[in-house]
Amino acid sequence: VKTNSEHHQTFTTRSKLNGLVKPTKMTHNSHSDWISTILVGDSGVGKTSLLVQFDQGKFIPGSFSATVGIGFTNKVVTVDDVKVKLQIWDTAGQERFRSVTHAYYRDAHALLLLYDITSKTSFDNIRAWLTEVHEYAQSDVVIMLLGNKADMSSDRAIRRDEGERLAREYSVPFMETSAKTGVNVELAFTAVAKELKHRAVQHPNEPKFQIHEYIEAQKEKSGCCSYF
Ligand SMILES: Nc1nc2c(ncn2[C@@H]2O[C@H](COP(=O)(O)OP(=O)(O)OP(=O)(O)O)[C@@H](O)[C@H]2O)c(=O)[nH]1
Repeated sequence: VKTNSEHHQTFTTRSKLNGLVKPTKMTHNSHSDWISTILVGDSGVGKTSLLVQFDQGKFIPGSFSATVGIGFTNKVVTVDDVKVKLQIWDTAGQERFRSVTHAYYRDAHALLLLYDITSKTSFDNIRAWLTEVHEYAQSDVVIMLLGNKADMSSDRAIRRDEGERLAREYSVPFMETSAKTGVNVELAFTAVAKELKHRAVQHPNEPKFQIHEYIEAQKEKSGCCSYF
């Protein structure tokens, strides 16, 4: 799996990314061949930071400015020699933007649901997010649970096994990520891209792609989790 950063195009329209806070109005083109992936979760869990880390390989520390409305970044990920075109939507976590973001759930192929491992509230709210997702998204949407800010181990409020247990309860894959160090960020997006690619081009003789197994194998390979 490799991401194609030479050829990826970025159409980030996010006012947040250049320090301005103003609403952005996007046209959602559901007829394109871009695969729609949405980042959701409470305000401040790190959705924008995760996307910036995946897209640009960097973390912008400093003061937190909440996302207003919704914006997207296009990114081409190459999995098994096939280009998967991910259109990644970054939503505002704040309650007042909820009606804007609901409209985008319907066309989502994948959904990354984030909490912050230092915030019990953000973790407790995952159940409410999942209720919303089940209400507004397609029933076959690929869902992944991410415990972000894994680098902040001294402030940890949620143990890794609590995240794992919640994910098991909802039968969704899980990993801890850090938008700051980059740990597991690429893995999260490439696992989703792989799952979507296998769904789109399933050869009859090919064994079914198992996203859970793939993630566990990759985590072990990278030795990612020993220092969380
Ligand atoms: N240490 C650490 N800080 C992080 C991480 N991810 C995000 N942050 C910080 O947490 C704050 C909130 O991050 P954002 O990416 O803006 O959060 P968001 O989920 O997009 O918030 P909304 O736009 O309001 O929904 C910022 O100050 C980030 O620098 C991480 O993995 N580790």
